[in-house]
Amino acid sequence: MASSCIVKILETTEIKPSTESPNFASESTLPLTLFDAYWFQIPPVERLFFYNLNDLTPADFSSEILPKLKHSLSLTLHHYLPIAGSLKWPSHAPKPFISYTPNNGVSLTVAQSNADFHRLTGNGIYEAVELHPLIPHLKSSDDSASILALRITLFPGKGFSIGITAHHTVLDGKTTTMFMKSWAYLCKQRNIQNSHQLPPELTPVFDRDVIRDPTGFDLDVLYLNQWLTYTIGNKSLKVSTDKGAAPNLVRATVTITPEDFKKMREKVFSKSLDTSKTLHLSTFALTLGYVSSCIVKARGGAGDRIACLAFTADCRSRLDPPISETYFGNCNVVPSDISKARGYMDFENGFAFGAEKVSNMVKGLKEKGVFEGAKDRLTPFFELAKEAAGSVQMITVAGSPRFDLYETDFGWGRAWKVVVVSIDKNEAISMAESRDEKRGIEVGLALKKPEMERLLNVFLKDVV
Ligand SMILES: CC(C)(COP(=O)(O)OP(=O)(O)OC[C@H]1O[C@@H](n2cnc3c(N)ncnc32)[C@H](O)[C@@H]1OP(=O)(O)O)[C@@H](O)C(=O)NCCC(=O)NCCSC(=O)CC(=O)O
Repeated sequence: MASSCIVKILETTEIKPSTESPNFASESTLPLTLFDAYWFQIPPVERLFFYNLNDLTPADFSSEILPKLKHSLSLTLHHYLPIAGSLKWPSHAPKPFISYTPNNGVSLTVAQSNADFHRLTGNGIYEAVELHPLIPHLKSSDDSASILALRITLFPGKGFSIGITAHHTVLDGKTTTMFMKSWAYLCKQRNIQNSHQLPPELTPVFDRDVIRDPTGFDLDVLYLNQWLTYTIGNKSLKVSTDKGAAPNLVRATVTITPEDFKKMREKVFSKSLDTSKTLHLSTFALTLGYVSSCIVKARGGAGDRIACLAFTADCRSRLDPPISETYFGNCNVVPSDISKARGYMDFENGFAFGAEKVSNMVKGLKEKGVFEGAKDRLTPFFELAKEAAGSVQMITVAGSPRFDLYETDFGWGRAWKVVVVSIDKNEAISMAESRDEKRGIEVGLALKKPEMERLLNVFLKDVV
């Protein structure tokens, strides 16, 4: 494994929203909703988009690519003004809020790397920390945290990457990826000087009044208080630089094809623990059920540890009434299930066990609504955090196979590889549409090396 790679910072700058609009506000704030407050103190999401441009020279990069990316970023920020601002929690304020002014900008670093572009963008194993120099960091202090940071890295003769770090208390995956697509859209316009408008599907909606709390529990305050109880009163907005488990992990990508899904469905039906139920066997449910059983099996052990399975569900279309698909901010809930690991480890039934768990959780959202049990949604995570090391295996999902990330084309072709770097902090997995397989799903993994090798050795062999 090459760990002698050098990343040289070429430029550190701040990109401000373009001021070419009569509607440019002087200074504004946005409150956090209950959905935002849920994510308070959750580490930022780090994602990398790689673009493959053979023969890309430093001269072409700095004279053509970089100016276009910077200019279109400024135009994009004009549509997403809060992103250039920060999350604030002054001592006199009861709750944190988003603040932005015309003078705010997003931090952008430009770098050059001699790392092996093709290895880092391949599906095979490499060390998780190798991606870290390509990711920017949010600026933060006790009472303020930036919302987004960007790093563009040139790989001479290979291409470039765009690293994006997003504050989860402000942006969910839907909003972050919509921002990236908006930036790509404006960058790709041929006559960039004249193309400032975004199509409706990329135009963010900032109206906070659409988010209502039907529970009577004031969930925004409740979640913040639960966080403060958990962190023993830590109101600080300082973003942790803890790399979590990453230094001991390797990464790899696995892909599940439509043909695999067909066989997986048949297998779950034949093994289903309760065939009388109508299972929700979407490609998402099959993927998460299957990969969960693989990860738990790969860790091995006796099976009496706790396995906590959790994923994020987008609530924009699930609220009553539904809200705009382009609503800006968090709008999601996290269903979770706590079981003994042995359920997933059973050689014959582990996969069906996992798929049924996911199926039940997705169906639960439909049958019971997204606010069922809302006041206790954070509690299991805080309780599990108190358990002894090694006695809990968490399986959570970043990203979604609905984000169409590979179509994020800035004008130099679709993305060559997209990875969620931050899955390496807590052994989460990531999901995206497959780059190569139409209607396939690719899963990003970050595991200890022996576990990764065990998993890759058997992956899909038991269903195909
Ligand atoms: C809860 C879910 C995961 C469950 O997904 P499922 O696919 O099992 O179930 P479903 O009812 O949504 O969909 C059933 C079938 O209809 C298809 N389908 C439904 N709606 C669709 C849409 N809008 N676009 C494309 N396909 C759609 C599904 O692909 C699936 O078919 P088929 O079986 O053929 O596929 C999902 O509904 C959801 O909310 N996804 C978004 C999750 C999300 O936002 N994650 C990001 C978290 S933030 C984060 O992690 C940070 C970050 O990313 O930055």
